[in-house]
Amino acid sequence: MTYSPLPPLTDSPEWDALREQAEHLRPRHMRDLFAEDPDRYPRYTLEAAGLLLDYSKNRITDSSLAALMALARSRRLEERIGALFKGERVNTTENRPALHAALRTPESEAVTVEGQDVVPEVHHTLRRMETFVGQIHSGQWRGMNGHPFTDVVSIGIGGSFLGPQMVSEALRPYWHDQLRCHFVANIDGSDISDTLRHLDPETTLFLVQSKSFRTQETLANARAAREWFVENGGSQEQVSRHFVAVTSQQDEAERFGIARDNVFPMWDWVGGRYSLWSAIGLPIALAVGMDNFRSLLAGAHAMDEHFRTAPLERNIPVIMGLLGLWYSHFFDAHSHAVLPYDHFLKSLPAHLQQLDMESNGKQVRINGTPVDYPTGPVIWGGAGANGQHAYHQLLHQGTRLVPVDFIMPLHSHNPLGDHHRLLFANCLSQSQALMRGKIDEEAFEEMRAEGMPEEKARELAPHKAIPGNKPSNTLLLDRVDPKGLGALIALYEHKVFVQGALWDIDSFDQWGVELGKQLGKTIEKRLEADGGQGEPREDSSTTGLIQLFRERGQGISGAGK
Ligand SMILES: O=P(O)(O)OC[C@H]1OC(O)[C@H](O)[C@@H](O)[C@@H]1O
Repeated sequence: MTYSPLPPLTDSPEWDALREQAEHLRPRHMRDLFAEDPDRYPRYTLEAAGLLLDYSKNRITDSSLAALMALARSRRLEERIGALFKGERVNTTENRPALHAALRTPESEAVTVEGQDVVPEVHHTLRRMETFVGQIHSGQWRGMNGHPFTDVVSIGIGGSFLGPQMVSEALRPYWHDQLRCHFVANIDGSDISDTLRHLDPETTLFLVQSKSFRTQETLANARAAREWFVENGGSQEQVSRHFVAVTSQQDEAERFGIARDNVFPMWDWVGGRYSLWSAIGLPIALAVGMDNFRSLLAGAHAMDEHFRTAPLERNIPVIMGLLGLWYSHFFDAHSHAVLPYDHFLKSLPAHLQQLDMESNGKQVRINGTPVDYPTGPVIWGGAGANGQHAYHQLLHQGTRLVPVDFIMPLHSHNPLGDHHRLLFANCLSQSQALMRGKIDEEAFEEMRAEGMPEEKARELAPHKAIPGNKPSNTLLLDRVDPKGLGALIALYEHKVFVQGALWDIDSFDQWGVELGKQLGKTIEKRLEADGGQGEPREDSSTTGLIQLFRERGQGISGAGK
């Protein structure tokens, strides 16, 4: 990309202006901001691609937002967004574009990378997926002994697992009647053993999902699956009916024994954590059908268009990205919670964890110099209302500021009695409680009204007081359907991009995960029964633990005690 270095982030008039804004806002309570401005909700609400963002419960005013926008412009954010969509090499360390948006671009449009339009090959692959999914669903493609498939086991890890697993789970109400989807990721043998235990090899289809086709966990699990298949009556010839791969390394997949025609492509311009829109989404398409998979893409494309064209002030990913930076730099927030109030979205936080933390967990700028500011936050979360009875305590009364995203559909797929109204009330009451809190005096008065003696009420009031002034976004969608979900995931992808652009880091590489893999190879050898030959090269802790495992643990030969 024609990358021209950005000036230092924290040494600029725009940064000084933000610091001033933060000093002004820090002592102010959101209760007062709401009291002063009855239009705060409509003023700080945006709608796009079927999603509504209410960001009024944030510690912001028009002037702090204007200062954030000025910062975004000084970081040439609009130019960076343009570069992403134009297919420039925004992944500078790997010298590649990041073209996940091209995966959801309609066939009538073009995304040209160095003279070549990538959209036709994307749609060619979608059509191949469509044919394959149709053959599996109709029973035209059958397993050994002519039985139609009843189960699909997707084997992959990281981006080749989290996205497809989360989306399949989120779209549970759309699942094909006769097909169940399972996911195996962990190298822990319990994962695949537990999955296969309940399956019949005659009716089980395996998808081996790996962009690199080099990932230890995936290859070990794929080998275990093949062994199980063969040990349970499958022949080598039948492997070609039961094993399909998605990878950018077609030859490697063939070497593994997967028929060439059963290999779906992936491209090096798609990062693993952005790949659920590609053939890596095959488990999703098998679970919910190709029409729904295309709706997922359409929802994401609608968000792409919003992100690409909306002015920064009306741009949902831009606003969410800037708010994250605001809290992490000026309010000392170290983490960010994602709380979907929808049972089927319970794995969304895990997907966003990889998306955000692998993208923006970086310590040097694009030019290789160290950052002198915090970058990506710790992302965590879980399904509401469950968390209310667990970790919300820390959100309300802990000493750390944790900005929250509440995500809530207006309609449930299971409108049981008044469950959905209760769920919605829970969601709103949490964001309201975080915002307004309960001052000492209120806690005291409440206890007095319940008849508690004054002295006891005074004693307990500080324990019951809740400071409030805790920021949150509320994201609403009509229901968790393919289109809305596509838009929601794409929104977070773009939010991560915005923050990476502001911090001037490469959000598309992940060198940090490599060291453990390198060291793992040596350690794994040393854990073998005869692996301790020669001088130990490790630190005493690692050597001691290796020794202990060799003496007391169960090695690869299963010879442990
Ligand atoms: O799809 P694969 O090549 O098997 O990679 C699977 C995963 O492996 C990693 O170590 C990367 O950190 C992830 O970004 C990637 O998604």
